[in-house]
Amino acid sequence: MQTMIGVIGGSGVYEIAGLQDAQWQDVETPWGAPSDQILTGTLDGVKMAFLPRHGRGHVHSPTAVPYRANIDALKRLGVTDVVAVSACGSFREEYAPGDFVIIDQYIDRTFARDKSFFGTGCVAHVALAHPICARLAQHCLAAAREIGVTVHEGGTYLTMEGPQFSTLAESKLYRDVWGCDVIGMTGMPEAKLAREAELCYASIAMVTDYDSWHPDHDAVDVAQVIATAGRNAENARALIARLPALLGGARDLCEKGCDTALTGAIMTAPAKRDPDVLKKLDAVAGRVLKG
Ligand SMILES: CSC[C@H]1O[C@H](OP(=O)(O)O)[C@H](O)[C@@H]1O
Ligand SMILES: Nc1ncnc2[nH]cnc12
Repeated sequence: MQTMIGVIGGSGVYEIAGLQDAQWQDVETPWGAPSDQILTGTLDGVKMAFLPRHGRGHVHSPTAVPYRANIDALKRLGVTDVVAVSACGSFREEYAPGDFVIIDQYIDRTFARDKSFFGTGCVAHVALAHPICARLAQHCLAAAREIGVTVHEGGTYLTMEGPQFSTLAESKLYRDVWGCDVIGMTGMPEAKLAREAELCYASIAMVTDYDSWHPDHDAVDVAQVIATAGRNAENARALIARLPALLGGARDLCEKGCDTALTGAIMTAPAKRDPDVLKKLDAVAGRVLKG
């Protein structure tokens, strides 16, 4: 099986450089258009696809990002491993602005997004106890260490709906009661959808601020986030450039089971499945639906 790395760039990361045969291309999906064209090419002999989550020029709000189309489009292009890059606020003193956090867990507080490819006509339930691919996360950690950025292994990412930042009471709840480490607005449902699409998924959260809880820091504002995200973007691009060499061009099925997440997950009896729904699932669930 050939590795193809898909990178989803967050706030501040709208392009990557250095791809051979680089080409921005339109990808159509049954879930609508992705956030933008997708930049494809090759780096160190490994195929890559880059998609800016909010679109070039940051046109989609966290709620309006077409998460299903984005994941479907990457799957359709042949991506095997998705590395998501996200700006985030920090709930921990030692996770300082400029630091990277390799996420391992999520709490999903979003409520206004389509969160599944499945539903009436084809119902499926995938496992999500470990939403991050631990194998891919280890490669991201190694890449971060190679470029010398301060990186923290593991962290729980609270996904809020936004677009407003949190109140002080919310910030304290997530930090002091729920024990979250970082906060952002996009990690979910992206990670859920990647699992449904049988894609390995890892997330690099780049700290831009201390959200609202920190007594020694002003409440977060967007100018501060943008300024720090811009500085983090250079490190993100350097990290991404290390990934092809670390992952390699050929790969076996993921030992963590990401590539086979849909095995046994579809509940709807074959005779009761809606052909129109199945058609939309051609890329995401083609492996199990082809029979
Ligand atoms: C620009 S401030 C808030 C915005 O930044 C983060 O986006 P992303 O995760 O795509 O880097 C955060 O989640 C919000 O969407
Ligand atoms: N404090 C914060 N809350 C939510 N999303 C963010 N993105 C960057 N900083 C954030």
